[in-house]
Amino acid sequence: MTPAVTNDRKRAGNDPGTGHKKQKKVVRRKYKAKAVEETSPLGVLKHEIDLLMKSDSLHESDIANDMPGILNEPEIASKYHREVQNVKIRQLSSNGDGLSVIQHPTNEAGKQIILVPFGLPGDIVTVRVFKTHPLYAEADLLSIEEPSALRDDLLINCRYFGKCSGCQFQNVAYDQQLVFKKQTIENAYTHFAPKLMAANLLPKVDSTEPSPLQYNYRTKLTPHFNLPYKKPENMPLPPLGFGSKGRPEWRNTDGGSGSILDIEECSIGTPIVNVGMKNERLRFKKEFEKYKKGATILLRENTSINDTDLVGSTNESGEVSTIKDNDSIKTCVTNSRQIVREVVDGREFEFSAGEFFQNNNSILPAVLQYVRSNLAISDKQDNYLVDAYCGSGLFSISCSDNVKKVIGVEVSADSVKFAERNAANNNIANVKFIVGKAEEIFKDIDTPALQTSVILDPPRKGCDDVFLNQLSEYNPVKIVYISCNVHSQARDVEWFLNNTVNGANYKVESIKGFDFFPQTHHVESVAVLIRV
Ligand SMILES: C[S@@+](CC[C@H](N)C(=O)[O-])C[C@H]1O[C@@H](n2cnc3c(N)ncnc32)[C@H](O)[C@@H]1O
Repeated sequence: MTPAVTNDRKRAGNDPGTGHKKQKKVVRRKYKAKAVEETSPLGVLKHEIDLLMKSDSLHESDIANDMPGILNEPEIASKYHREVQNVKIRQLSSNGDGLSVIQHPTNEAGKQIILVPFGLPGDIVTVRVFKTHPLYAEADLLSIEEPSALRDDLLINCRYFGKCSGCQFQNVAYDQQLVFKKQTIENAYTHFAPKLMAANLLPKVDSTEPSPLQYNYRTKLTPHFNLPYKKPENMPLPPLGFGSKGRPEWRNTDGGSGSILDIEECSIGTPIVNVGMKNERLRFKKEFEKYKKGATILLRENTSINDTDLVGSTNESGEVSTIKDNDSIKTCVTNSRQIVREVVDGREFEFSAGEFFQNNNSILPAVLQYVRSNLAISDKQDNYLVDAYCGSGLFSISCSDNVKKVIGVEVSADSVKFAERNAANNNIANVKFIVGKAEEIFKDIDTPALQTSVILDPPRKGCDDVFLNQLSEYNPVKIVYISCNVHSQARDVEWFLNNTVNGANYKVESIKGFDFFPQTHHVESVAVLIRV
């Protein structure tokens, strides 16, 4: 008779039939690849890897990494996650990281593609590979054996550079940073507008417009901190600052080594935003006990004309911190619903601190001048302007001179409320704002297409096909497409010209970068399309 199985036996993991100890089943971990959006940094990296493979006559099987082995077999993981010397940085990724091709750790005939943040083309470096993905690996920069001609570490302005994920190029001369950004735009059009490129339908990319301020320009910063799920009692103060970039050793500086660096000053933030950072760090220290979970602190520059009712971050004595700047007073707002004010090109703009507004005030006059000069505005006829994705009305209002009517559309009702108020405050009567999706804008627009220019300034993901089809059916005389993600811009331009009903009637007249974010890899690109 089979003995009855007791619960105790079950708990001990014995086989209920035989009573013998059961073999514990080893579950192999599987690598799960995440879906990647084509024009996101990882999607762009995939293109960059493809190009490297092509140039070195490599196939995927030559560079593939053994993901199941790394996840399940420590001896394989240790072969991958190793120190490598004499690594020559070949080029930059569009994210500003160095890219290199090294010997594969387990496949003698193979190669491995690695990303080395803070490596510059031409550097010979020692790295530690610490994280592996199917077709590339990430490595920390340990030391620079032979510096690239592009490297000048004496230019570094911030003690956290090399550890913080915010800046990539502080050790590169500013003119060269502008060249890198032009190359990013060229590469983006090569990757995402290949048909236009092959058919020679793209103009040469113009030189990148420099930012008048190369440091202390960022009017918004968002330092943050993490807390564990269950905050322990008497927990020491966690770091408050920005995300770190690996665990590099080439920069022998402080700031910690966790996923967030403790940062008390940011060299690209404006002076008042840095005063706000100092105040808010003190407040954080005092009020830390009240926090139950991690949070992000908003620091947004505000410009006031007089010193009554000043709002913003306060110092230890409870007074609002201010900095006098010509005829105005700067404060640093921390409440996302607080109204802030910026002056651009002599016009005043108000918006909620938490809503979108461009982050580098110093370059905006040059951008606006360029956009205005590329709209089809002639004295001989009535001109119209459509500003899709108009936010709080920066382009609509700044480009409204000599235009009969401007129509702005924006999905955020809060931003539209401010756009209307900004038009009124600047005595501009020829603009109308609509709350809605840009995708539906053209059903409400009755201006003559041949006299209408369209400004597009979408979020990073770019425009969708519905919008581009309607834009093409509307058939405006000029389109000025401003983008903080040149990859989605290039994709949209190619799709618009090749796939929409009137796309073939358009020519790309110019493409130019604007350096909204010096010291970082980011570039704003403006493409001008004209109906021919
Ligand atoms: C890059 S911002 C540009 C804002 C404005 N042009 C400026 O310079 O201040 C993009 C704007 O598009 C808005 N937006 C996002 N998706 C939208 C959509 N489908 N239709 C209309 N606006 C949209 C966002 O709310 C944001 O204000």
